[in-house]
Amino acid sequence: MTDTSASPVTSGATSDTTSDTTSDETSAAAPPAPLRVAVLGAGGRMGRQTVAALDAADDLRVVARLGRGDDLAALLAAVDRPDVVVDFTVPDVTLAHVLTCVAARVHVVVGTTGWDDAALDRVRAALADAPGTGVVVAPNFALSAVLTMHVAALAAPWFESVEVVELHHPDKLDAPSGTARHTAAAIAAARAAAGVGPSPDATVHATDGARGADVDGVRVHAVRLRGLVAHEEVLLGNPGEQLTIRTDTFDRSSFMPGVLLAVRQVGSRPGLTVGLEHLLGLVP
Ligand SMILES: NC(=O)c1ccc[n+]([C@@H]2O[C@H](COP(=O)([O-])OP(=O)(O)OC[C@H]3O[C@@H](n4cnc5c(N)ncnc54)[C@H](O)[C@@H]3O)[C@@H](O)[C@H]2O)c1
Ligand SMILES: O=C(O)C1=N[C@H](C(=O)O)CCC1
Repeated sequence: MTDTSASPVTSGATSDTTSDTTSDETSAAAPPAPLRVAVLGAGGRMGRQTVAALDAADDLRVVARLGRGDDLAALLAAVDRPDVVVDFTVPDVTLAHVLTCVAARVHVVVGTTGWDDAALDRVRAALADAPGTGVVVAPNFALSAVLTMHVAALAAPWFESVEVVELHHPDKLDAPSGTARHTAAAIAAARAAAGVGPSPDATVHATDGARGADVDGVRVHAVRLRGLVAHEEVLLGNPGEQLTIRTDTFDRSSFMPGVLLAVRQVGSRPGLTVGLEHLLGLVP
């Protein structure tokens, strides 16, 4: 895995290199037991990468790798059940996985996309009966993507027009991407808070889909192209000027520091957290 030791994303690691204990005290103290982690969708593109990243971390241990047809409820009922479940599966099943984990009071980190407000509300309702349990749903774990969304929300009230273009590999099941939905929602919230109206658009004749999807009043365009991994552009326009904010994931290793950060933090974040920006301290 890429060495990310200088990255703020990894600063939540449980090892404390700034401790002032003496070397004798350090050698006498037993290291904390590794967090026990189960990965759902372990055979998929993200699941394989996640298992490898967890295996490479001293403070985390993969205790189960589950795929389609494996019994999650049975795993969570076992005495040696995991502390944290990570879900990188498919949009149709991820809500059921999270509800199963919450019912068993096991923390969950979700990277699977396709979430809507109704599904998130069901998780919140389940969590009300499971105090102390944490669920982190992050549409994108890559630092460049999280910062793209954050900067887009900062910039959005200052421009007349804003549209989002997301570009992904053609094996992706959902469109628009979870990242694009989250970006559009953040842009819409920032513009509404600033009293900025919709982007101007005189279109009265359009072929279906030509103007993209309407996500919270923001136009979102989805490209699927062999060779791509995950990319997004936010285009912001004013008379005579344009700001383009772009994130490119060339390799799925880019998601791993964020995944490990969420695995380490989810147990100390009871309730539902949507977006890695909260774990990075970018927003409260
Ligand atoms: N949050 C992020 O940063 C991020 C990054 C990349 C991908 N994703 C999302 O993660 C998800 C997975 O992406 P991928 O590229 O790894 O897909 P993939 O198709 O390679 O992997 C999905 C895996 O889930 C398994 N699966 C399907 N149904 C299952 C079930 N009921 N129980 C257990 N496993 C099951 C499949 O067999 C497969 O191995 C997608 O929703 C994608 O959008 C999120
Ligand atoms: O490869 C995918 O699928 C990705 N999905 C996420 C999304 O929908 O935003 C994140 C980027 C990769």
